[in-house]
Parts: sequence; C-alpha cells; structure tokens
Amino acid sequence: MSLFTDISIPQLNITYKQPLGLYINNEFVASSDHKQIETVNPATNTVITSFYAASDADVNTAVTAARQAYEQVWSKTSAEHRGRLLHNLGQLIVENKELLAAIETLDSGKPYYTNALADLDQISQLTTYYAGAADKYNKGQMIPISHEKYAYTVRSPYGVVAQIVPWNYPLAMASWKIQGALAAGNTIVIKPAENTSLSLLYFAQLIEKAGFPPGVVNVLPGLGAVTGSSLASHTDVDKIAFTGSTAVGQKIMALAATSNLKAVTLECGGKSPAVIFDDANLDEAVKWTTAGIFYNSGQNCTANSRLLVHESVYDEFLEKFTKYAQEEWKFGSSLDPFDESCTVGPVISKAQYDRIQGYIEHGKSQEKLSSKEIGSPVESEGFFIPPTIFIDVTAESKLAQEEIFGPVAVVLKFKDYDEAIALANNNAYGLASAVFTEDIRKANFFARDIRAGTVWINSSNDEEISVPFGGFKMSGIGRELGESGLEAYTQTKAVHVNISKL
Ligand SMILES: NC(=O)C1=CN([C@@H]2O[C@H](COP(=O)(O)OP(=O)(O)OC[C@H]3O[C@@H](n4cnc5c(N)ncnc54)[C@H](O)[C@@H]3O)[C@@H](O)[C@H]2O)C=CC1
Ligand SMILES: CCCCCC(=O)O
Repeated sequence: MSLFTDISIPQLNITYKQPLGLYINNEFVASSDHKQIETVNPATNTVITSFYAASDADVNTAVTAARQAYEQVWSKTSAEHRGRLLHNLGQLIVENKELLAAIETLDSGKPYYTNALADLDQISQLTTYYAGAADKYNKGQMIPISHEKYAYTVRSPYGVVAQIVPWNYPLAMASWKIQGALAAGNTIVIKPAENTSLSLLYFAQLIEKAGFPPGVVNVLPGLGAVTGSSLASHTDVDKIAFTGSTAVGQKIMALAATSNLKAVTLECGGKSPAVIFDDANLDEAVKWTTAGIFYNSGQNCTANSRLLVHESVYDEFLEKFTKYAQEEWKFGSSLDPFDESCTVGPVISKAQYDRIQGYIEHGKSQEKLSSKEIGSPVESEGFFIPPTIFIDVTAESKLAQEEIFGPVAVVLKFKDYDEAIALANNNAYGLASAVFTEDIRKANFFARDIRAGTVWINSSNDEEISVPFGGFKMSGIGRELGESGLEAYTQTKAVHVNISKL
C-alpha cells in the first residue's frame, strides 16, 4: 500500500493528499508487518481509506527515535525556542484550518460548520497559549535555608512521553496533549484512535514544517490493544497520558505500574449532572443543557447526561427543553455533516450506535421509563441516533449510573438542596457538573459540595483552554489545559547547595 492517497471531499470541492504511514523521525513509513486499518465515514458507513497500523516493533522504533531526539537535541533546546516552534505550528494550523476541519468531519462525522471548525479555533487558541507558556511556566523556586545553604527547584521535563487519544475530538484531544508536552520540553509518541487517525496523520506534516527536529513528535496509528498497550508497557517511556474510557484507563494504569512505574495522566469517562434549582433562569438552563448533551451527538466526556430538576419547575423545564431542542437542534434536518444545516451528526461507529441503542432499549423495555424522542429516527446508512431524554428517572437506574456517550439524557426530580447534591454525587464518575441558580450562596455551596473536577455555574460544557481540566473519582487522574497542561509534563527536581566554609 502507498504511503499517501488522494482523498476528495466534493461538498467542499477539496481534493488533498492524505498520509497513510506511521510518522517517525519526521517521515512516513510503512508498518513493520504491513498491517493496516480501514477507516469508515460514520455518516455513510462507507470506507474512506486504510492506513498502516503500528506493531510492537514500530512502537520500539518510535520510542527509540523519541529518546534519541530528547537526549541529543530537544533536552538542549531552550524554552524560548520551543515556544517559537509552537508559534510556527500555530500559524500553520491557521493556514490549514479548513482542510483539517474537513478531515475531522469526514472521519468522525462531526458537523463541519457547527462543530469541526470550532475545534480548530480551540486548537489554534491553545497552540498560541502554549507557545507563550513555554518560557513562562517553566520556573521553579529559590529556597533560602541558612547563611551557608540554599536550595532551588527545577521543573524538569519527563523525557519521552506516550499519548493515547480518543475519537470524539481527534485533533483537539491530541493538541491538548502534544502542545503542552512540547512546551514543557518532552518528546512524544502519540497514538490516535483507530477510527479517527486521518487528521493527526495530516497534522504530522505540520510538525516538520514548523521546524521541530526529527523524532520530537512521532505519530503511530494502530489498534488500542496492540499499539496502545505496547506504549503503556514500554520501559523507555517516562510518562503516558490517556483520554478515553475508564476501563481502558485502568488497563493503561496497570501496565504503567507493572512495566516501569511511568507517570500517568488519565482523562476518562463522565456522567455529569446539571442541577436546575427553582430560582434558575430556565431559558438559560435549557440553552446550555441542550448543547451540553446534543453537541457532538453527546459524545463528550463532560456531557451533562443527568438533568436534576427542582420539582417546582420540573414540568416547565421539560416543556422548554423539548421545544428548544426540537426548534434549535433540528435533528435530521440534514444527514450530511458537510451541510451548514447539519447540527447533530452520526455517532462514531456501528459499535457505539449499537451500544447507545442498547441503553435506549433497556430504558424503554426493561425499566419501562417514559422517554421523549426529540427528533424522529431517520433512514440512513449512517449511525444517526435521534436525541432522546428519559424522564422521571431514579438514581439507581442503569441509565443514570452508566456513561452512554450519545445524545441521551436522563431527567431526575429533587425537592431541596440536600437531595440535589446527594443525587449529583451519587455516581462513580466525577468529571464535570453544572448548576443553575440565581442564588450566589446556593451556587457556591454546590461548587463546594460537588465531587467533580469542573463546576460550571449558570453554564455547561463551557471549557476554557486556560483553565485546568480533569476528573475526580473514576473520571481520571491529573489535569490538562492551562498551566496544568504544562505542569503535567514536568517533574520537580530539588537542588541543595551547600556553601559552608571549607
Ligand atoms: N473521556 C473521553 O473523552 C472519552 C470517553 N470515551 C468512553 O469510552 C467508551 C468507549 O469508547 P472507545 O472508543 O471504546 O474508547 P477507548 O477508551 O477504547 O479508546 C480510546 C483510545 O484508547 C485506545 N485503546 C483502546 N484499548 C486500549 C488498550 N487496551 N490499551 C491502550 N490503549 C487502548 C484506543 O485505540 C483509542 O485510541 C465510550 O463509550 C465512552 O464511554 C470514549 C472516547 C472519549
Ligand atoms: C473540545 C472539548 C473536549 C471535551 C472533553 C472530551 O469530551 O473529551
């Protein structure tokens, strides 16, 4: 198989050259065993192309390249220069914004105009942020001890970092990791999700163009259980960062522990509550929470998939939510993610489609839950699921406890603050949360009492690249974005200086 292929996207009148190889030492190569993976367009269930899948041997080759690049070049590169190369990368991202967004839409099904382009805006913003952060957030401390001794700390990069990213925001999740790790001075081997590898393979070409030396960033598409596991267990990888399911995060953490006790950052699943109190502005709550569960077809780790509503406004909220979702989200208005009117795209794969439909079926047939389909089922070969909400759900419901990762929310009722916070915390996950109230005390009590890494007050899924992101409980370990996104890729070295008289 060739290392490149031409791909056409007629809706945007684009034909471009798609890399299909592994990206090691700033060049594309075939996998050692020539194994390949097919990637499918989820909007049409048709094969787009195939690309090489990295073997264990390829992982070793890439890690060796990253190690050599670290020891010989990158560890000797100033923070200022790292920042300058990230600035170059940011400019190249802007120049390639439309094409990168188009590849994301083709491979993941996320709507081009209402989703993918916004991802590229966020990626540009965070690249600029880390370009500036490289020689600012690299400072340690000077610690005076005595007349004849002082100490200081250094924020030392880990060295070779492995990164594994999911398919819901392919390039954004990769950039959350790559840009921070580079700013901190690490070299990287990153594995995209097997169902959305095309954009990162195209993006890899920008790495060399930006001036990054060979081996600093290596991109290894491949199967999770093969390439991913191999990275997690490689003894010359100093740190691994992962975004994806909690189950896989646990596997990675176990391999990290038993191989070489490498450092770990995990951004895993969520089942985030949005709590609507009796004094909430319901129109605002509806606007934020419909986006919080239907944007990206609900495939967000921070999706507000649990809606907890005070009993006094429950019926009014449901009526507003349903009406707004029908009128503003217009599921089915277009089944072509490249169409400007497409707001809810397909879910990523047949496997996820079946998984989500399984939850919907369970809710209806097993738990006899009442549901409202906000949009009718569509005739399509693609993996389109109508936005659905289940009402009058109890905390013990399977649909209230487990991450569905689709455009499906459950609505629960509560009578007072204590019941609301108890319901909100009654879950294995703790990634994000939202609260809607005009009462500043209640909002701050909630922010104090909720066990979640992110709290949105009178908004939801309102990420900022300068604010730390990460979960409590089964939602993960560590933080990304903001200064945390650089800190996560450094470890503190303490230097003691004895200047006592000889
Ligand atoms: N937190 C988040 O942003 C995301 C959460 N999820 C959750 O994961 C569920 C399943 O989605 P999946 O695509 O199966 O996610 P996943 O966790 O299987 O895949 C995420 C990444 O992990 C890799 N991977 C899979 N198995 C691995 C292993 N044994 N060792 C190392 N790497 C491995 C995959 O190749 C991919 O790159 C979703 O329904 C959702 O609950 C999925 C994607 C993103
Ligand atoms: C670009 C927003 C990403 C939210 C985190 C996630 O769903 O993985």
